[in-house]
Amino acid sequence: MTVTRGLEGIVATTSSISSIIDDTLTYVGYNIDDLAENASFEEVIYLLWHRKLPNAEQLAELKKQLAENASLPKEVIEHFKMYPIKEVHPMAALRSAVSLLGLYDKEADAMDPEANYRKAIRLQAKMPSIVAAFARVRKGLEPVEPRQDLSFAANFLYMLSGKEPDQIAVEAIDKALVLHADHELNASTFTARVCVATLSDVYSGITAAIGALKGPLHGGANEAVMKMLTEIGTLENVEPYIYGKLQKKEKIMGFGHRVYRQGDPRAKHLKEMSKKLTELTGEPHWYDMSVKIESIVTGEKKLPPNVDFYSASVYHSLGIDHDLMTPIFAVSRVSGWLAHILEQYDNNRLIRPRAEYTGPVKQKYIPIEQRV
Ligand SMILES: CC(=O)SCCNC(=O)CCNC(=O)[C@H](O)C(C)(C)COP(=O)(O)OP(=O)(O)OC[C@H]1O[C@@H](n2cnc3c(N)ncnc32)[C@H](O)[C@@H]1OP(=O)(O)O
Ligand SMILES: O=C([O-])CC(=O)C(=O)O
Repeated sequence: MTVTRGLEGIVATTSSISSIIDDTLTYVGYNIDDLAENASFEEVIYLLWHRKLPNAEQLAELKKQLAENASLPKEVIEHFKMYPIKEVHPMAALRSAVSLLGLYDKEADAMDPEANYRKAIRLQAKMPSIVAAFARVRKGLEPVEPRQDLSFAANFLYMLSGKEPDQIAVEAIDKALVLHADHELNASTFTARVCVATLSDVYSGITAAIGALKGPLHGGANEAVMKMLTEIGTLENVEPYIYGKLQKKEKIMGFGHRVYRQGDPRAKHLKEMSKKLTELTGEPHWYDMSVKIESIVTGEKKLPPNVDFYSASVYHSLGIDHDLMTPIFAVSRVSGWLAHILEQYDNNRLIRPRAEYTGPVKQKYIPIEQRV
């Protein structure tokens, strides 16, 4: 048996959703740079689910469906109130809430494509409502009901703060959602596909994917980057801190990637946004510190920043609680997970690799009274 640790370079499926070829990322053949500059997140959802950009009527219909499905069952809010809420990470709350949503969906176990598409709409619509409601309930505030007249990005910010957000914030969140929507067979997407390839249901697939995204080697890295920036604190402290970590062979969060070699094409968009937003908030040091970290890590380790590095200072500048950064990633990535789940159902085969056994062999059973 040949073992490929971490399945590096293994091609485990075909997919027509997104591709990474020679460090270029495309969604259904559209370059991410083009989409980041021009597309709204709702257009991207449609693109990932239908493999074509929507016309005006199709887009309006999708927006309507998302708006109409954004409210949460009251049981989900009541459930939050039963948690030891101050100690619960929002990713754990999101994972539990999505699982709970499945209990209140009469179609949860229906497997026909139409029912699965309806569940995709419901899940996509409710993810931002869950994140926003949890963020408010843990502060002792009542959740804010979604509005039907706002875009997906604006509605999310509105549900978080209870105030209509300004245009700059809406544009920034919308672009961040576009940039995070899908990424080929990353760990959380693979997790979702493995789960539903047993013909388990959509809620199980998304719950599993949220669990995989939560880890700091994957989506959890954005929060870890902000923790690092906060610990560093000043521009002068960047050098001793980063060189110290490198000497101890510790990883610098937000750098490196399993697939990209020259760099993550999403990072430059987030870098530009970080510069603009940190200047606007009068806190340019977050951007300046990030740039200095980038120059040291690329110089010393030849590791470019990934999508999580500059997204940290972007979300911070928008006033977002640091532990909500990964949940926002999930609000976007659920669009990709759902596209992959539907694609998996469409042409399913159980995913079941092998392991090379390295444990003891030919052992003889010893009765318990004779064991030491
Ligand atoms: C949305 C996303 O998921 S993007 C990724 C988000 N994750 C992070 O930012 C966490 C930090 N980065 C990492 O841990 C890794 O680069 C990963 C997880 C992204 C990719 O991991 P892998 O492809 O398995 O690479 P692996 O962890 O084996 O690293 C290869 C080498 O580069 C080094 N390296 C990789 N990333 C980093 C880093 N961020 N800082 C310092 N060194 C690093 C490793 O120490 C290792 O060195 P060695 O060969 O001397 O032991
Ligand atoms: O593809 C990966 O391994 C991780 C990543 O960048 C993503 O999921 O966006």
